[in-house]
Formats: sequence, C-alpha cells, structure tokens
Amino acid sequence: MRYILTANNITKCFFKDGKKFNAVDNVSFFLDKNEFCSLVGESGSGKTTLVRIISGLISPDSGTVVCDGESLTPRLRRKNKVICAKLQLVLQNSRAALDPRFSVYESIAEPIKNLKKCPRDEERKTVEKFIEQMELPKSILSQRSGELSGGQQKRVCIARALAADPDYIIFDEAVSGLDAVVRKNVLDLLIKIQKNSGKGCLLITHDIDAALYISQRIAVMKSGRILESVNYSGDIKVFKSEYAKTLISSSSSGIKKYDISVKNG
Ligand SMILES: Nc1ncnc2c1ncn2[C@@H]1O[C@H](COP(=O)(O)OP(=O)(O)OP(=O)(O)O)[C@@H](O)[C@H]1O
Repeated sequence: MRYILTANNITKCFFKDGKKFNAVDNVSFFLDKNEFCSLVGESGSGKTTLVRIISGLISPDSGTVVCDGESLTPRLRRKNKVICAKLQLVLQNSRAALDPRFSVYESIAEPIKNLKKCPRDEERKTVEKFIEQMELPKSILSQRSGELSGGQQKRVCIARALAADPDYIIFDEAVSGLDAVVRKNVLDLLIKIQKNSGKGCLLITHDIDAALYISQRIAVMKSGRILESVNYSGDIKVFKSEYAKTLISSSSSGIKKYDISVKNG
C-alpha cells in the first residue's frame, strides 16, 4: 500500500517547569487518500503538536513529514501555495478562524482566488456548490461570519477548506462545543464529504464516541506516543491497549450507537 501523507519517527520536545519533555515521542503515522482516520487521546497527549508538524506549521526536532513524495517543512509550506493547498486544516475555533470582516462568500472564495484565479461566474458557482454541500442556504453568502451560529461557522470553515481542493483535510476537534444534535449533523456531513470526495480525512479529538462513529481507522495517542492504530468497522474488541478500553468504557457523550447505515450506506 502506498501511504501518501506520512510522518516518520517524529519527536518534538518542550520545556515544562524547567524540564524538557517529549510532547511527541518518536511517532510514525500515515494518512491515506480515501480514508477517514481519527487520532484520539486525552488533553495534553500531543495530538495538536503532532498535527501541527504533519501540516507543516512547525518543525519537529527529529523525523520527517512526506506529502506525495515531497518533504513537507514550514519553509516549503510558506513558499509553495500548491503544497499548502493540498493539506487543509480545519481549526477547532471556527470563530477565530474566520475573518469577521469577510462575508461568507468572501471567506469561501478566498482560496479559490488565491489558487485558481478563475472567472467571477465560475468562482460564484464553485462557492455555491460548497455551500450546497454543507447544507447551508445560499442566503447565508452575504452574511458576516460573526452573525452565524457555531454550527454554521463550522460548516463555512469546512466549505472554505474544500474550496482549496485539498487531497487531505485535518479536522481539529471538529465537533467540540457543539450541542448534541448539531454535533451529529456535522459528523454525518463529514462522513458524506469524505465518501463523495475520496479525500484523506483526519479527525483529531478527545471525543472517543465521535472517533468511533466516523472512522475507518483509529490511532490512540497517550503521553506523546501512538499506542495503537486499528482498522475499525464497529467492533470495539479490535482495541488492545488498556488506555483505549478505558476511554471507551468511560465515554458518556451523546452519540452512543455506531450507525452503520450512515457509515456504509
Ligand atoms: N508551544 C508549546 N510550548 C510548551 N509546551 C507546549 C507547547 N505546545 C504544547 N505544549 C505542551 O505539550 C503537551 C502536548 O500538547 P498538545 O496541545 O499537543 O496536546 P493535545 O493532545 O492536542 O491536547 P488538547 O486536546 O488539550 O488540545 C502538553 O503538555 C502541552 O502543555
């Protein structure tokens, strides 16, 4: 199997209370096209640090990230818009991620303007296509992002990421802070997007239920290390680590049932 986005033996250390520690400790990871994977672990386990390295936002102390055969570094990301577009990150805080001065249209059109420079009517059609995919009304296009609900802002951020036509999308805590109904709607939408687009999608989360609901593969992270990475089709017996079992048994959030009709339908 050819893994397209790979992180190889990544280590990153920080200082806490004057002591050096490995926030990410010799981790190897891959994200293939056409899969939904989750990276799950408690707060402070190193997920965000690993993802910032995988996205080329910060450098590891050691190890490499390779995207479609090319070594991905913060320098390359800054210099090369095309590489930058290939891998989109949807951040946890949608409100902060959207420029409040921009209309929804401008927010989604920005990556199209930067990357494609297509005629104005084509640009509008593309923006409208993504708005439709996000199950948002066209009337929202003229609104400012600050006027939208949390769930709508999340959808606009996803539409904006899709507008860059990436091969991979990383969702950092895509559903945290959303109420149970909106949370499930957004998760269902992410499943649909992945299936229809064939993109490689990665959900970063401490929400094991969301990971179980959405993923074909789940990597479990603790104290800077990936304890296990399992293919998941609904049977929690695939998890071998005590930590994963504890996470699953202690979860108490809204989505309990693995909904096979959404996942495979
Ligand atoms: N820039 C930094 N400087 C110093 N320590 C950092 C820095 N970034 C992260 N850390 C520390 O590294 C560890 C891992 O943090 P990280 O944000 O990667 O974890 P996480 O699993 O994403 O947590 P959360 O789910 O709360 O976002 C934590 O102990 C954190 O305090």
